[in-house]
Amino acid sequence: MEARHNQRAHYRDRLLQPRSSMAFIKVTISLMLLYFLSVTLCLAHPGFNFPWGGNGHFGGANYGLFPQFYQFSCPQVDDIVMSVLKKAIAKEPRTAASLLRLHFHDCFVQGCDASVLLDDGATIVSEKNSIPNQNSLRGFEVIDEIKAKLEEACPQTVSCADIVALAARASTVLSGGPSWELPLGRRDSKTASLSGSNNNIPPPNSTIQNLITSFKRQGLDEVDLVALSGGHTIGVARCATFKQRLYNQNGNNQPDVTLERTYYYGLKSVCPITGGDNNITPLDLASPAKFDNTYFKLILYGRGLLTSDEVLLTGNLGNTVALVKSYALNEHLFFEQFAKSMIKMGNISPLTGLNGEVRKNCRRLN
Ligand code: HEM
Ligand SMILES: [Ca+2]
Ligand SMILES: [Ca+2]
Repeated sequence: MEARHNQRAHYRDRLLQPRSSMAFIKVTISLMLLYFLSVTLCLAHPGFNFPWGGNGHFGGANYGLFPQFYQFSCPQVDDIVMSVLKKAIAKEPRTAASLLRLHFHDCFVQGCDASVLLDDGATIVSEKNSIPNQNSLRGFEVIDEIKAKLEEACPQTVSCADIVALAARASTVLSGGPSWELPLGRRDSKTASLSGSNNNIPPPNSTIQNLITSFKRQGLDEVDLVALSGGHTIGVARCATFKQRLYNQNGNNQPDVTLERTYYYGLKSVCPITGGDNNITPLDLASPAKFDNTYFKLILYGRGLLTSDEVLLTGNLGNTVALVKSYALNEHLFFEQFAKSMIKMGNISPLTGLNGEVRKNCRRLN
């Protein structure tokens, strides 16, 4: 900027001297070009939405998202997210798990666009009523609280989709897991997809083939599948989501033979054959509130809770077995890959530029 001002002063001095009209035109055109250049550069500061819209070219593989997006427009964004979550998670540790899962359920339906947060409305059929989400997905009130604080600090600036991504990272960190540089700049959808939610989020009794196919549809590979399944190192599941493993895994009224025996008896005491469908038990029995690699160690012992956890080891397809073993042995490797795969999942079809909007209230359209 300094150099540009000096240059401008130089041109101004020259303009004051008598010149031929040709030279005058040349100088005028140069000045116009300079002016255009400085305006363009200023507009291109992070935090502004580029008026030329679409999936920008910044960051290449990041589809137009970049970590410094709010550097000037809302520098406190991460502090606000962290301070709300610190309190919420101290009060109820499960909140971290619920928010991590919320990001997954958002990104797998129309991309990471906060579609999952929309309530039923005139043009909206909420994803909250889908089979995977109903009576299951949580954390909406905490997102509302973060959004309210952000609207006070930086009105209509931080999208709900970015809040969900930031909350997922903060939840991981506050539970003892890895951190990562998070690309930002997602905008919020004006639509939701109940059918997308029912079809794209794999059910807990999925085969390994189902899991691989469903992740592949989102541009995620087997490495991402295994690493991201490690999200089950925190949080809980309802009996309804794994009960068939206890009483009728293959339609022959027999339990799943891959379940380790004492674990199996323990689960039966939580989940009786009739009723108790909403009773809950940890996905990682050893450390349900700590983000670590015990999830993978437990799978090796036949103590993975969901069929979808178990088949990463016993499904016998691709290299998921080797990955489970390596993450069980090496927590550092798991943390590193989890961070990479979270960035990849967070980049699923974001709305950028002039697409979508920045909602004022995450539950409804502006
Ligand atoms: C691989 C396919 C996946 C399947 C089949 C699956 C399935 C499930 C199910 C059935 C539950 C329990 C829901 C309930 O009881 O109502 C659950 C909970 C959870 N899932 Fe997954 N999940 C998968 C992948 C992921 C991914 C990729 C993440 C995040 C990176 C994740 C994070 C979580 C967390 C943290 C919880 C606990 C939530 C809480 O306690 O509120 N899951 N998952
Ligand atoms: Ca979505
Ligand atoms: Ca754990």
